[in-house]
Amino acid sequence: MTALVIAMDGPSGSGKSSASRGVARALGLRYLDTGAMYRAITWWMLHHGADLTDPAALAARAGAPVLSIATSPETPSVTVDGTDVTAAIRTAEVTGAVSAVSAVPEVRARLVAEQRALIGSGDIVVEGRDIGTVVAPDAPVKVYLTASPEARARRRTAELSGTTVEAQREAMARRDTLDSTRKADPLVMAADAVELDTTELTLDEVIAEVLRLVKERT
Ligand SMILES: Nc1ncnc2c1ncn2[C@@H]1O[C@H](COP(=O)(O)OP(=O)(O)OP(=O)(O)O)[C@@H](O)[C@H]1O
Ligand SMILES: Nc1ccn([C@H]2C[C@H](O)[C@@H](COP(=O)(O)O)O2)c(=O)n1
Repeated sequence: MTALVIAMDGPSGSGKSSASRGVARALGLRYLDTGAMYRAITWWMLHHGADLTDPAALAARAGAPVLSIATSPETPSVTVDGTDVTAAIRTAEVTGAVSAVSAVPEVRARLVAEQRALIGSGDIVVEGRDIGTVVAPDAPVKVYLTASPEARARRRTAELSGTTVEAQREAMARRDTLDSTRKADPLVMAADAVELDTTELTLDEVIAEVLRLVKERT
């Protein structure tokens, strides 16, 4: 199999990371978490005291952070200006701020260019919000993962401590609204993507279904 790009998009908590890593492992492909790149820029903006309510200020600094991201499905990691922020980008503070930073066109232009360079000649599973529509519109396999708000909130609550299903449902709904209503590259299903509702599926069943699609389309 050569030059394969599998685009995995969908709202927060739909299972993109878990399924993408599983598919990449099963097929011996690389794995790119584009959300981690937006989170890393957001971490840097917070760390440098940028005003997140001022898109022009964020745009002016969009090119400053030096990012490096690993594409191994076994040990995904990301550094900014040489600092490993793999864990730090998962805090509630970063999660609450990332939609504002990722709505800035200059931030997106920079990261989309880097994502395309990382994709290179392919053999990679790429997950995010705009992979099938913007980053890799020619990807031969495009999957749009969904799950009910209740299922997504329950799953996320199970992996975090000190939160509730209700709090997670509200936080996810807020982030989904921001991500799908922004002007630049909003979260939307590509016309040629296959929608996969994972509400009633185990992770293994989701991975098996994506592998079936890959076989069918390549
Ligand atoms: N089919 C599934 N059944 C049960 N739990 C699942 C399933 N898919 C994923 N999960 C769990 O749901 C949680 C969220 O999954 P994951 O992080 O992969 O979602 P995501 O779409 O990448 O989220 P985000 O966009 O917020 O990063 C994880 O704890 C994961 O283990
Ligand atoms: N291709 C992408 C990937 C992510 N984002 C933004 C929007 C998300 O809320 C945020 C964090 O992503 P996650 O780690 O939850 O997958 O990053 C985007 O705009 N485009």
